[in-house]
Amino acid sequence: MFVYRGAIANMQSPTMVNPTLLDPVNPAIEKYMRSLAGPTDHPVLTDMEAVAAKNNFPIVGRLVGMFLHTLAKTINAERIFEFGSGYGYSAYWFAKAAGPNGRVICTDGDPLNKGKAEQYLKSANLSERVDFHVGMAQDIFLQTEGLFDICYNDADKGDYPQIWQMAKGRIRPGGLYIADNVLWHGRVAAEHYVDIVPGWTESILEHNRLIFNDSEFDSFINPTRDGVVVARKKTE
Ligand SMILES: C[S@@+](CC[C@H](N)C(=O)[O-])C[C@H]1O[C@@H](n2cnc3c(N)ncnc32)[C@H](O)[C@@H]1O
Repeated sequence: MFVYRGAIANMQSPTMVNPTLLDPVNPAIEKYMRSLAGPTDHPVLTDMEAVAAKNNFPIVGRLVGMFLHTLAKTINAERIFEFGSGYGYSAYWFAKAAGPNGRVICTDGDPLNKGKAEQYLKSANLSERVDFHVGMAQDIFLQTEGLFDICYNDADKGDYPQIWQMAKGRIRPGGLYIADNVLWHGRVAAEHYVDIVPGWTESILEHNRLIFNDSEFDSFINPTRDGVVVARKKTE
């Protein structure tokens, strides 16, 4: 049974600020990048972003969303598995990229998220491209057959090494493993840090080490927002 505490993990209230935490990218630079993103505006996106801000729910946000969309388009991804879909914000970007024949398999442990995601994605005319399953993402993954163009990991951070290990063998050559929050608000590079859930930083560190030491993948971390790792399965 997973315990999701990602919303707390992203909180930066004065009492919780960890003085050693780092913004991976200077906030002024991110603000500039965001100022370029106007053409991607859609009422459904702005609604989802407003709900995330109000409830402190950790969606990937506009810049990472655009990045996911670009990556999926670049490799003509049509079959995508999401570990930890929340209420469908990242799925919006993948579904948009996957095209009318694409399928995004979403998973989340919270049944309320399924209903919300389905409503949002319907309003964006994307619901036909999405299958949303409620339960432990790892279990649903094992029950789902075949290879994927993209496996995307945004689940509880303690699950990261396990999810990488399960997903890497199910990505087609030339396909991508993508995971969010791999810089964990700078904790991965801090000598001293206060973690939100004990062990999550160590788990992310192990996850990142495993990926970069895997000779079957070419990998890179885009430091936007909280760090997104992209690992491409080699074709030869
Ligand atoms: C960071 S949020 C996902 C946000 C989403 N990717 C987005 O950007 O819109 C993580 C979500 O994953 C779910 N979750 C965490 N670990 C999970 C697991 N092992 N299996 C299923 N759901 C999980 C939580 O309920 C939460 O809604």
